[in-house]
Amino acid sequence: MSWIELSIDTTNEAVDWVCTLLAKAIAVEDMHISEYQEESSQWTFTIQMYLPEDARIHQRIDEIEKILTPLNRTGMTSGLQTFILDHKPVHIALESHTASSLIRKIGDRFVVLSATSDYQAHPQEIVLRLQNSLAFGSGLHPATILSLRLLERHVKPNLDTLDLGSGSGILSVAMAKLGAKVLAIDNDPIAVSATQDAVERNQVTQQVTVKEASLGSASQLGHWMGGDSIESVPAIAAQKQFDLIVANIFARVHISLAPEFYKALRSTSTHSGILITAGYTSDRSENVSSAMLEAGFLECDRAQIDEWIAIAYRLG
Ligand SMILES: C[S@@+](CC[C@H](N)C(=O)[O-])C[C@H]1O[C@@H](n2cnc3c(N)ncnc32)[C@H](O)[C@@H]1O
Repeated sequence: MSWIELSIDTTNEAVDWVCTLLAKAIAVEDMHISEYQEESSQWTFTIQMYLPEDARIHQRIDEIEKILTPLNRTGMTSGLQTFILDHKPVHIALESHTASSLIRKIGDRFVVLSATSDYQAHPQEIVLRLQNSLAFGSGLHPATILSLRLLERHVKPNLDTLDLGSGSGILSVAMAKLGAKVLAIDNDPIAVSATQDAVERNQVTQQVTVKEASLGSASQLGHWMGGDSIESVPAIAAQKQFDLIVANIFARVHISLAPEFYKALRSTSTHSGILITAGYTSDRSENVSSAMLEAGFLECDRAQIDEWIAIAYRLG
């Protein structure tokens, strides 16, 4: 049987979006991501997808094209290229990033590694080992990097924390390795299994509980990329349950959840309840901040990379 290879180029910033969107149409074992070798190129990654040339091939290519069109229109990917192959290449696996993409240092202490990379960590470093998956959170996106930077500053041992929208599990593992207890929730089953894998791989199962769920009214929002694949998930109705919440999620979700975030957090004599918000650009920060101030929060920290921003608030 012949195989079809579909290929697109994309950027550091967009690669997580592209993989998350493609999860609707393709299995992880049928994709291959490699890092671009030419430094002058506007693209950082090439994503190749392999499909058998069977009766459904045209329908599947149309579906993938439809998924990628908005990203292509906004300049986040190249156009889709199609090649016909005699056989499926044997090397394909998301795991085969080139050496330079295997080690990402973030903040002062975090080092993000792929499942198989060999790295001798310094005693002060905190290793986060992730299997590549189709869940968002490889550690390449600025919103994830900003979340990690703020977590490094605010997570203390033994805090009770919530990771809302855990994706790959990267932030949950980071909080656990900083000594916190974590409830990791996501409404996408692909993300839930990626988080569970990350928690086991990093040996933090004692500290992290993973659930297909959401916080309060966000349990009714459906899949963040649209479509009807998720209707609703169980809601966590938290009352003064957490010392810290992190959510790398769209601005509109932060805005609608502001009062529920406030209710879910608690302050103690030694720690003021903290909410870390990320997943939006600075043009939305005023809207997010007004909703948070109205709910009773006070801003206590922020970090920015280009137009991406993350803001930490504490209970007022
Ligand atoms: C931008 S990703 C963040 C992933 C990871 N925490 C990181 O920082 O890289 C957002 C995640 O939130 C999840 N999500 C979106 N809307 C949600 C909702 N209403 N309830 C629960 N999870 C949601 C998505 O499935 C996705 O895994």
